[in-house]
Amino acid sequence: MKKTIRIGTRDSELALWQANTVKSKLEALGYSTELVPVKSQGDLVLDKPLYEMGIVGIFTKTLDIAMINGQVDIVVHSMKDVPTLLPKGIVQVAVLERATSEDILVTNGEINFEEPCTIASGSLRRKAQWLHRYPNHNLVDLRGNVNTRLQKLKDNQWQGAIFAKAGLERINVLPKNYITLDWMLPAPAQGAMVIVAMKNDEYSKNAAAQLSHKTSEICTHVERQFLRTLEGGCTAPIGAYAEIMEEQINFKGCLFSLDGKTNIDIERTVPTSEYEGFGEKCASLILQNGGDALMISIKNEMK
Ligand SMILES: NCc1[nH]cc(CCC(=O)O)c1CC(=O)O
Repeated sequence: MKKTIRIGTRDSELALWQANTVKSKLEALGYSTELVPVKSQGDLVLDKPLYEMGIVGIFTKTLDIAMINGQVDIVVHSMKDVPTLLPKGIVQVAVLERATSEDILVTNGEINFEEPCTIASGSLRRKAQWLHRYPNHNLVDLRGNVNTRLQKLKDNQWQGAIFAKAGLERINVLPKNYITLDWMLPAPAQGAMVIVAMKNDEYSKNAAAQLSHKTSEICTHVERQFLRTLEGGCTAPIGAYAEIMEEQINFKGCLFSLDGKTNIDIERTVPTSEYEGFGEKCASLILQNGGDALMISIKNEMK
């Protein structure tokens, strides 16, 4: 008998779009599927910055538990929200073809960046990079799903708020008034969707593996290995982007202090065949180059 693959998803519009995309792709391959929406803690608590809640994987944890409990067979995540170490028994099965990884500033009218501006973001990485470039600007916290954040931007006197372009495009709410932040390094795996399953569930793994996009898988692997090596379980302002061109993999990574004043950058290229261990190598170079001390001071500031 044909098994129905139950797809676990958060119930935000973006998460549902992503889960539905996987659903259609699996059905096109002849599989029977069903969506199972699950509320996540990250969506329920909206008044605290994420890093204050002290948990990594706040968006993914509830879904992982639902899968471990046997309520769903696979889960679709925004890959950048997934902790670099997966819970025991859960494995990464496929990275779908990545969309744009760019960050954008959605603006509230004309901006003069030379003037003091108020910019909204809930992300340490975005705040630090912004303050590095515009030290006289004021950064305010912004939380919530994409629609909530867009509404808050309209309701406030801020000059703009920072978003992942892919998220706005997916649910068709990319406004006309935005600026692409081509100087900002994205979060590791930004713009990519990942499917996870239970290690022993051969049927679901075999189905989902067919949606894998090799180039996206390699690039996100390098970025996440860089993140894992640097952070050691602590959240910090870390950006990373890997790209494959002409059988070479080009990597850019950065680590910033929380106030954006100090930063360590790296850029390296190797043949794509040498991608394994490349992310770790780039992180080690950052650590040796002052990153070790910077990570310690970030950890102390976050306490
Ligand atoms: N942290 C929330 C989150 N997780 C994934 C996306 C967008 C889609 C993606 O980057 O894959 C967003 C919204 C944002 O950062 O603006």
